[in-house]
Amino acid sequence: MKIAVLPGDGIGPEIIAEAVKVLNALNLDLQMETAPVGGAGYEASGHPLPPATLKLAQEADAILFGAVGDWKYDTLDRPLRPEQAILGLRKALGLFANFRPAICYKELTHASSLKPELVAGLDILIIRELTGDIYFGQPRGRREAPDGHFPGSEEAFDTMRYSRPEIERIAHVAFQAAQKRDKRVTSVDKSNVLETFQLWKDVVTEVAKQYPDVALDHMYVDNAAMQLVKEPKRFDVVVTGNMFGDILSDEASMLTGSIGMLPSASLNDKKQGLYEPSHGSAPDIAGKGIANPLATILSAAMMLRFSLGQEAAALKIEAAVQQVLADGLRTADIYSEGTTKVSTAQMGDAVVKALASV
Ligand SMILES: NC(=O)C1=CN([C@@H]2O[C@H](COP(=O)(O)OP(=O)(O)OC[C@H]3O[C@@H](n4cnc5c(N)ncnc54)[C@H](O)[C@@H]3O)[C@@H](O)[C@H]2O)C=CC1
Ligand SMILES: CC(C)CC(=O)C(=O)O
Ligand SMILES: [Mg+2]
Repeated sequence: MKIAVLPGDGIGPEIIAEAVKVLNALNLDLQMETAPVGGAGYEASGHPLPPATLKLAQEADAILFGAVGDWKYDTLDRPLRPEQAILGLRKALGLFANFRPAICYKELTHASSLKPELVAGLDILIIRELTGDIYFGQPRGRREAPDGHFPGSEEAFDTMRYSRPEIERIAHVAFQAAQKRDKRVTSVDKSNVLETFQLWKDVVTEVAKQYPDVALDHMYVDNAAMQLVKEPKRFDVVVTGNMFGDILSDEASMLTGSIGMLPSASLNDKKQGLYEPSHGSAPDIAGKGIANPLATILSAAMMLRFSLGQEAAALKIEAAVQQVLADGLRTADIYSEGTTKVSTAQMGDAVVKALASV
C-alpha cells in the first residue's frame, strides 16, 4: 500500500508528523513517500505542484495531505500560489466527492460553540462536490467592463457552472451514503437566485427517485447556514456544491469543538483518495507546536477505511482518539477548565499510546 505524504505549509508538517506517527504504530505494510507541495513546492522547484509530486500522487493508492498556503505568497500570480496545488491535485485525480463528517465527540460537547444539548450525539456528513462550481469554472479573469453598472471600469469575474453528469454523480454518492446512515439527504442550493443551482435542484430531485428509501429535502444555503447553528441535529447527509460546501463545513466544524477536529476524504470513482484535515495551513499558529493534529489523524483513519481496505485499523484509530479525549487531553483549541492542555506532539504520542489499549 503506497501512500504519498504531502505535508505542505504552515502547520501542515506538524500535524502530518503526528498522523504518520500513528500510522507507523499500527505496523501495517505501508510504504510512505514524502514530497513538497504548496509553498514548499514553490520554494523547492518554482511550482506549487511540482511534476514529481503530482506523479507520486497519481501513482499512490492514497494521498495524505497536510495543508498549503501562507500570506507571504498572496502577491504571486494566481497559478503560482500554494492553494493551486490542492485545487490542481483534486482536478488531476478527479477527486469529485469530498466527505466531511462533523461528529461531536461526547467529551467535547462543552467545547462546541453551541449549547451542549444542541450538539450531544451530533453526526452530520457533509458531501461537497469538489471539482466543479465557481472554483474551477471558466471563463474567469479581469478585464475592462463591457457592460454592467460601471462600463469601462476594471472588473473581475468567475464563472459558476455545473453540468448534469457532475451533479448526478455527487447526488448518487450522497444518496448511497445516506442509505448507510439515517436515510435523509438535505440538498443545499441557491436555486431561488442562481441558474446553476436550479439545475442542481432539478437533477438531485430526479436522482432521488432511484432511492425511494431515502428522504430528500431542499434548503437554500443561507437558511442552511442558520439551521446549522439553530438545530444542527436536524441534518443527516448534506449534499452541496464546492463553494457552499467549503463554507458550511468550516461552520459545522465549530459544532464539533474546533476546525482541528474535522477530517476529510476526497474520492474519485476509483476509490483513490486524498485525505486531509478540513482546515488550512493556519499560519497564525504555525511553528508553535499547538495545532490540533486530530483532524489529520482522523483523516488517516478515513484513508485506511476508504482507500486501503483496513477497516479494523481505522476503527482502532478512532477509538484511540476517543480514548485520549476521555482521558482529558486537549490541544489549546479544544481546551476547557478541568482538562489537560497538551502540545501537538503530545497529542500524537497519546493517540499512539492509546492504540495499545483500545
Ligand atoms: N486544503 C488546504 O490546504 C487549505 C488551505 N487554506 C489556506 O490556508 C491559509 C490560512 O487560511 P485561513 O483562512 O486562516 O484558514 P485556516 O483553516 O488555516 O485557519 C483558520 C483558523 O483556524 C485555526 N486552525 C486551523 N487549523 C487548526 C488546527 N489544526 N488546530 C488549531 N487551530 C487551527 C487557525 O489558527 C486560524 O485561527 C491560507 O493560505 C488559505 O488559502 C485554507 C483552507 C484549506
Ligand atoms: C484552496 C481552498 C479551496 C481549500 C479550502 O478551503 C477547502 O478545501 O476547504
Ligand atoms: Mg475550506
